[in-house]
Amino acid sequence: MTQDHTQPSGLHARRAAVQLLRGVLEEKEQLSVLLGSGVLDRLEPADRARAQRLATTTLRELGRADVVISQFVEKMPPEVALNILRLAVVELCVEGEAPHGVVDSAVNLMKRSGRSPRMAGLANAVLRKVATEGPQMWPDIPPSRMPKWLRPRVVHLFDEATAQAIETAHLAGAPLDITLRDEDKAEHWAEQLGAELLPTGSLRIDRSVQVTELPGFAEGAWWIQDAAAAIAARMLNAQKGEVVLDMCAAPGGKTMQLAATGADVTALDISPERMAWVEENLQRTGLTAKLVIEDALNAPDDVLYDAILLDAPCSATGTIRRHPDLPYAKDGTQLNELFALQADMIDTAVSLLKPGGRLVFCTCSLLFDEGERQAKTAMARHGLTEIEPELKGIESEWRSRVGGLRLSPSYWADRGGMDGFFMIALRKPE
Ligand SMILES: C[S@@+](CC[C@H](N)C(=O)[O-])C[C@H]1O[C@@H](n2cnc3c(N)ncnc32)[C@H](O)[C@@H]1O
Repeated sequence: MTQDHTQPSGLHARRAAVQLLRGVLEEKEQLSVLLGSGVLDRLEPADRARAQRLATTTLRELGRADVVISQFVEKMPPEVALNILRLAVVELCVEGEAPHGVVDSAVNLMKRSGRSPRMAGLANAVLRKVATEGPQMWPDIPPSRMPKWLRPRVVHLFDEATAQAIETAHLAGAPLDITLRDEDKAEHWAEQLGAELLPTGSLRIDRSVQVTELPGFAEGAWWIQDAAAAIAARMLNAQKGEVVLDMCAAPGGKTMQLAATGADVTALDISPERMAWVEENLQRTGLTAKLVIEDALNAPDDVLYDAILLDAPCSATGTIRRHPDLPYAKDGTQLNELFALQADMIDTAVSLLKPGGRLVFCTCSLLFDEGERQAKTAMARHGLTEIEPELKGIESEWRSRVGGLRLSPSYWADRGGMDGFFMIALRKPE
């Protein structure tokens, strides 16, 4: 079915954005799942992109939008109406859209949402005030707070000031980071791509680009990978000819880093769909790895490895800058299951290592239970000792008190931040 061109301009995209907001905020679905289920497929490409951008920005700015709305209503309206208002407030205060189009669309969406006519009147009255007063108020409103299931854990791991700095980082979003197949050519590619060469060896592009059009993409000279994520594979220090397992590999950023060292890499992941991305990535970059689709807990044990990278499934709370839906789509109820799975995966990984073999355990999480605690208890269970490989660009503040690195989205604040991670390199006893 194609789009109805008799609709006022922008209405399709706004309606779809509200639908995405409802999916995340009311149905607790992740944006990636909603987008994958084809909710935007009926839209023209430009409207699809606009709907996705509006929903993402509104989720990122939700806390501030609610503060503004609360100034102009006696009582917050029901969720369906509130989401229409939130979107409109973000368009007025962040996107700088012309008020008449935003207000008309919001009133129109209220009428179509089946809410009482009172809500359309409310939208009209509130948004006219927001259009004149909101943009001035906006910069002084603090960023959205992390939700109750997450914030106290982050304060416990760091402190209140860092939790606030992390919230500021969440608001800023994430630049585009690149890992090179050949890191010796970093200066050449930084120049070609107009990118900043980061102290750890990744490249950073802080402007809007069409990734597939950039130099070096087609020939597979690099891939997209957050700068913090890229440190974990460097920590494993894989050597040419070593037998290496990437235990939760998809979509393959770390597999490619390991394969680029000349190691003999096996990439394992439970998901056939996600493993297809690993295959595609390896093909584009001309790198090789043996692919195994299997539960890590049932990984074949006919080979023992020199080194294993375990980038375990986790809450992904370190990636909220990129996934502002995550605090709302998750509620912390699945955490205990994840903690148990991570511990079981570490035990399996240790059993697959040669004596003296190396394990890097990492999670893109802001939770002690998914990082420091897993490392500490695994070291005690298996007699593992920490290895401290030489790494470029590591700052002393990043070192965790239990060993390894504790990376926070608030680090490198002046150059665009990084994903939150815990990572540690460990050695199995001889
Ligand atoms: C954090 S992601 C890995 C990212 C990847 N290492 C990279 O750098 O591109 C975690 C992965 O674990 C996989 N996974 C989840 N449960 C698993 C299991 N029981 N066995 C193997 N893989 C699993 C997921 O499919 C997902 O691809």
